[in-house]
Amino acid sequence: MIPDYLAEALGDVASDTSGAPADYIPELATADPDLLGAAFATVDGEVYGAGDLDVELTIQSISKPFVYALALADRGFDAVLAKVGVEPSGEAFNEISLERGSGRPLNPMINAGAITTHSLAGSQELDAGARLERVVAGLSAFAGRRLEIDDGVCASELENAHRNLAIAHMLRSHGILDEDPTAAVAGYTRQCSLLVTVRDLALMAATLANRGVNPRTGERVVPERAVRQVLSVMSTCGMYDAAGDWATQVGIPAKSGVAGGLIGALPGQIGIATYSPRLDSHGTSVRGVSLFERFSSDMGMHLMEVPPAARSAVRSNHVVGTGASAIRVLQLQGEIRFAGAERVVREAVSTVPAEAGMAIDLTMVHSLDDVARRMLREVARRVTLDGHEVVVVDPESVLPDPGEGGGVTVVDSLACLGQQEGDERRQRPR
Ligand SMILES: NC(=O)CC[C@H](N)C(=O)O
Repeated sequence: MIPDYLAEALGDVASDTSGAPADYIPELATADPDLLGAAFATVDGEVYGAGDLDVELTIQSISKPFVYALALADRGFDAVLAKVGVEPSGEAFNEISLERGSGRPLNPMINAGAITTHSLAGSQELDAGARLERVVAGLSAFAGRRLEIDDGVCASELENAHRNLAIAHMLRSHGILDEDPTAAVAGYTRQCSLLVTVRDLALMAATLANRGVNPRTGERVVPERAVRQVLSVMSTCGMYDAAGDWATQVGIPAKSGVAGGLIGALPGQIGIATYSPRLDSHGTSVRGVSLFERFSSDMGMHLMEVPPAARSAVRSNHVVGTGASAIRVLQLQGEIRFAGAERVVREAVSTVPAEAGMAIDLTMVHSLDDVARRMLREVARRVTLDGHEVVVVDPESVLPDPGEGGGVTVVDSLACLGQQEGDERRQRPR
């Protein structure tokens, strides 16, 4: 079903031959311009694809968000932010521009920032060779297989790297780089020359969507906090001077590369990758952009368009039993975050139960985030303070220690409540 959909989408864009492969890196101009592929990788590691899935292309700028993640993981946020900002530049990827005063590159997605983040990968003592190995090993962990450098593309770019060298020399003059600019550009160019397939790219994106854990290998590649930073920067700066258009039309954090690759990471859902070498004036794959626009609208993937989280949190609010043994049961469901928990607070606290007891049934809740946990504990505390008995039905322990030490009973199932009078509720030590 999904591969059929992907094949159909590829068929629809195949006739668009506008744009041209990058030629400022001569070797890239030799790519077959008709290559076309697309893949989805889910956060549990399933990969669906169609078209040219296993053709290798150089990763180019798609390496930037991943190396930024490695630098954050290896050096910490302060050290990285001191040298590279997070503001969209609204300029081309290879613009020779640095922040006025500090000399910091505006963000890690433009070349100035990416040359700098390359220099920040690994620990500070590493020499250029060991640092490159850290980058190759790190990107390989994102992909779930060992990636190799395309020496031909790398040499071809290095012979023509005047612009990146100019950028690196400027970085050196501002003290942002504290090494030989030529070595930094050489390392960065090798990083850009790593060979990947559309399948690899989808899995790399899925690792970001999966909070930094590769869904296939199970390896935690970078900490969650780094992933949040990377996805934020991708969504504001990933598409350079087309970032605004992309954010409104597609709404998926993304990154393009001049070899024709394009990735998007939809947090918690999937990684998407496409490949088609003809580029538009921003250096982004023409058919890749069309495919992402289509995926986003066909599958409701725009991040600013999400279903209401609160409405479904309370599945039912009803009374079981009669008279003195009547209990109000709040049956909750799904994944509860702030807005859902707020709905629960309103149902539980503002409609103070007339019944002596209240049960909060979490049987159908599969996750509570931190704030939702705190809010539910507060609900239990207040209802207890109001003189009601509170029972939490929580077979999967989604809400550890709901009474924070006292006053709340935890049971495994609602059926246990029936035996309340006999006082045989199963209490589990928590
Ligand atoms: N946008 C890109 O993919 C650019 C990467 C390329 N290696 C460069 O530095 O020019």
